[in-house]
Amino acid sequence: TQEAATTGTGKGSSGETVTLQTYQSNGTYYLYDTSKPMDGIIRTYTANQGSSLPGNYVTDADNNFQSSNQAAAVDAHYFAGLTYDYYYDTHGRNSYDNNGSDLISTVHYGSNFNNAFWNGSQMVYGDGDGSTFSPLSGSLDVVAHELTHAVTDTTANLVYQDQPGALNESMSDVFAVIVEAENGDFDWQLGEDIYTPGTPGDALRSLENPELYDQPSHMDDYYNTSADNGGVHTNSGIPNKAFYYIANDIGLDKSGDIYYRALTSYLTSQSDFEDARNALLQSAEDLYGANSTEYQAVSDGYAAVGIG
Ligand SMILES: O=C(NO)[C@]12CC[C@H](CC1)C2
Ligand SMILES: [Ca+2]
Ligand SMILES: [Zn+2]
Repeated sequence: TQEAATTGTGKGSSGETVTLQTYQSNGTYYLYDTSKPMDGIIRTYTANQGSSLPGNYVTDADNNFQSSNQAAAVDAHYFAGLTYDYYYDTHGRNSYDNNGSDLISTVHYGSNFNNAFWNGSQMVYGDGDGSTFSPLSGSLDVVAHELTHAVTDTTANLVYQDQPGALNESMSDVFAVIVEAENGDFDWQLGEDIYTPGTPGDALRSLENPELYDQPSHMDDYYNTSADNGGVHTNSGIPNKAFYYIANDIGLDKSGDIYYRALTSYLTSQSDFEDARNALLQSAEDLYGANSTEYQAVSDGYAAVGIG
């Protein structure tokens, strides 16, 4: 059979045309990227509104993925590549497990499904119902959020419950902000590109002002609940706000290095917010010294949210 790695184009949900790393086999083009240094590949599928995974490869006849029903797949494929690049170029991490495993994404999962998730092996994106969400792969911060769950699961493996769970969520929001900023799209919001398409300017969460979307930003307002695994998507506002203070103090790059070191070298499955403060302080000391402004920024940021 005749086959080769190819470079194509595609139109994502934003309407912009992007360059895609594709693969051609017997005259059909696949969303199958073999261009990364990892021995794995980036491959994107569609569940065709079903729920079996990974589903079918997304293909095209002329290597120009321009049709509207391909937009969600174009976004998932392209944004997965950007997120891979961030972890490899910035931290030398080869895929989510630092072992070059494939990045597998499936779009068009379920019917009007208002969610996205990492299922332990791959990323899965719903189409949204068109009111609460548009197709959920349409936002780089959401793709980076999901892939960071995979990084967390293969490192600290923070239990998805109560404070460790809120920390798990916060780590995904932290790197979502950083990956967007690295790609020239900096903001403190999560999901602004896919949340409530009919309401411009809002988002799912704000790290600058968690209260905007009913999240606390201080330990005094920690939300005790049994819902949502102990409020992991609510209480993440507290470590998120601490990151906002720290990054405003020392910048996103240094913050990203401190957070990556804490996530991969010090945090463990039961780490709580106090443990996160200590892990981040230790990481800042390792990288910049105990008397550094970076160390002080971590201490101040956590103190400002009532921790430490
Ligand atoms: O925070 C999340 N998952 O833990 C979300 C929920 C809606 C967006 C896609 C996945 C963000
Ligand atoms: Ca954002
Ligand atoms: Zn999450």
